[in-house]
Amino acid sequence: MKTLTIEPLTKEAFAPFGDVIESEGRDHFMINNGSTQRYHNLGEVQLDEDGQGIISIFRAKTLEYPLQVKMLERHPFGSQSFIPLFGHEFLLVVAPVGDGSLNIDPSTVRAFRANSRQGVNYHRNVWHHPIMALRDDDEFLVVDRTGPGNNCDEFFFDEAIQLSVELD
Ligand SMILES: NC(=O)N[C@@H](O)C(=O)O
Ligand code: NI
Repeated sequence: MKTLTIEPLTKEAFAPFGDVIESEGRDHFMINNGSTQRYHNLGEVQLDEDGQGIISIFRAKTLEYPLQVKMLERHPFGSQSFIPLFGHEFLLVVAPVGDGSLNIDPSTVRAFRANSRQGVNYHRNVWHHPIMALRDDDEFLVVDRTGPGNNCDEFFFDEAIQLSVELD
C-alpha cells in the first residue's frame, strides 16, 4: 500500500495546488495610519461567471488515523480556502489538476501539514481530501463558491493510500 510522506507546508511546495495564507516571511505594507500591516493578496479567489463568493465556517471532527485515503474531490467552478480559526495545525492531501479528466495518478498525490499560522486556498480543479482537522470540533473559515451546477467531483482510488500521522 502506498504511504504518504507528510511535507511541511510552504508557498513554494504548494504552488502547483494553490496558495498558502500566512504572514510569516510575506510582504506587507502599512495601512490605517501606521497601526496595521496589510499582507495583501495572499490568495486568489477564483469563481466562474455564474458563481458567487461566500464565507462559511466548517466545524470538523478529527478523522481516524492512520487514515486510509480512499478519495479526493475537486471544485470545477471555484477555489476553496480553509483558514483555521483556533490556530491549530491541520493536514492536507492533494493532487494536481492533471489533464482535467476524472482520474488521479496515485503517484502524484502529496500530503502536507499546515502549521498553526497557515491557511490554504485550493485553486479550481485541484484535487484535495475533505478537511482533515487534527483537533476535534476544530473550526475553519472557508471562502468558496456557491451557484448553479455541481461544484464537487469525487474520484475514488482502486487502492487506498495510507496517511500516518502523530496526533498532538
Ligand atoms: N463539501 C464541502 O463543502 N467541503 C469540501 O469541499 C472540503 O474540501 O472539505
Ligand atoms: Ni473541497
